[in-house]
Amino acid sequence: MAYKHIKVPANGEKITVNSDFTLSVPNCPVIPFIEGDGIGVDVTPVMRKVVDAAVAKAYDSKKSIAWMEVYAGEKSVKVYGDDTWLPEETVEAVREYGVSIKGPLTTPTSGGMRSLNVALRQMLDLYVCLRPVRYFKGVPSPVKEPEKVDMVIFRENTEDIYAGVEWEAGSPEVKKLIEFLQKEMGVTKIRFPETSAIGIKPVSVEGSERLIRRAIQYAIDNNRRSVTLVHKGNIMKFTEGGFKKWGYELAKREFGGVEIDGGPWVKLPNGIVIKDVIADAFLQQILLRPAEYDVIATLNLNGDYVSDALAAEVGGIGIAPGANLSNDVAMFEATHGTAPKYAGKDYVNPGSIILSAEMMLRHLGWLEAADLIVKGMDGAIAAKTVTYDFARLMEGATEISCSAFGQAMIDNM
Ligand SMILES: NC(=O)C1=CN([C@@H]2O[C@H](COP(=O)(O)OP(=O)(O)OC[C@H]3O[C@@H](n4cnc5c(N)ncnc54)[C@H](OP(=O)(O)O)[C@@H]3O)[C@@H](O)[C@H]2O)C=CC1
Ligand SMILES: O=C(O)CCC(=O)C(=O)O
Ligand SMILES: [Mg+2]
Repeated sequence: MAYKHIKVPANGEKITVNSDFTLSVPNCPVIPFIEGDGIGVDVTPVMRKVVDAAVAKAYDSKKSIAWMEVYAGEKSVKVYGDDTWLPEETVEAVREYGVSIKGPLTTPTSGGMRSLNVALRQMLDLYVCLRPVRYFKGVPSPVKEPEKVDMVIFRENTEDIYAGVEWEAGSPEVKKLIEFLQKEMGVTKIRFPETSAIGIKPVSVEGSERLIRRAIQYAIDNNRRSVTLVHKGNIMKFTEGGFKKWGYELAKREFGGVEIDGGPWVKLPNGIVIKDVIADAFLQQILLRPAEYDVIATLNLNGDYVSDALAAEVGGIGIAPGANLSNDVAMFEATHGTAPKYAGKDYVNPGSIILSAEMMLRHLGWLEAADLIVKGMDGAIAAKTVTYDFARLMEGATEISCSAFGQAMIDNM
């Protein structure tokens, strides 16, 4: 496809996805990146520098990444004009090149504009939001034993109330819908029908199963101990309750699980336990008994809350990485947002997008470069040369800038 504003690097080659979804990765793959709004201008260039250094060192400069900038958010409006927040060619390039990385994008809380982050996940059907949460030695934490937190979150990424099916209070549409619910569906429980906004929560068998299947497969492939289905099925019987029910059924049907003591918990032939917990109880248990949880499979909204809460236990969202995955497209992404008050100040922690890039390197099979990034992070933290978020919680730390932290990582590779 001929692009209008995207410049394809001449030195790079495309990654190909094989029929079994494995990747053929050339020595100089083209990787599209979205810089991101707010602190995207700070963290994304630092991420590129750190990744380039790790790749050059790991492979003696025989491999490199051909970065290709694609646009979304405020920068896209500048480049494309016409109020173009998410150009079609960005979505196309992310699809075509298979593996990409993005900084955070702003979503105004009110007003008509919906999240570009959510839009990208939905348009590309990136149905898994994968967010591993683990402790780096020396990172300041508000809990006593942060090393006990070692969880991998599989958050459903395309359904739930994030589908954006909702109507504003007072609109003719909401009036019509409420009338339909009352007259045709016998609904009597809308407390204030005249002034209610209404949101719809679609949760499907297919959507739940494909997410839970990936979580269970991950647990098997990575020798994990358990998969916990986190839901609020006691209140939302058919949506969140469905997620739980379909999860157990899938574990039995596709993975040979058998019920433990009459269920509902299930054990797989290799000993992995499939269990469930109600979301509010989960949020207190991850503080009190984090070692009991391992791989987590959950719906979209729960997963959003849970990922920030767990990130805080191991040092905050400044270092929490993530990936959005379909079967053939992978878009890596920082967990935090645009933190506008810090934008352009070379101040925040670039760790989240750098560790997202570390996941990306593993996805490419470039394990040596990924290991160097972890080594660099470990070294910079051990030397207590850290950004403000860690420095304010660490005794004897030297506070350094976003770019200096990237350099400290490189120096420690
Ligand atoms: N995937 C995405 O692109 C996401 C986008 N967003 C969007 O971002 C915007 C701002 O959202 P908001 O709710 O303020 O959440 P943010 O994650 O942007 O910021 C909340 C707080 O988290 C801390 N923080 C965030 N990033 C870093 C970092 N790199 N290093 C250190 N600390 C960090 C800061 O804490 P402190 O004040 O204590 O220093 C910051 O004030 C919204 O428009 C939202 O929709 C939000 C989440 C994800
Ligand atoms: O898209 C947004 O603005 C927020 C998304 C978010 O919080 C997340 O994906 O963790
Ligand atoms: Mg979030």
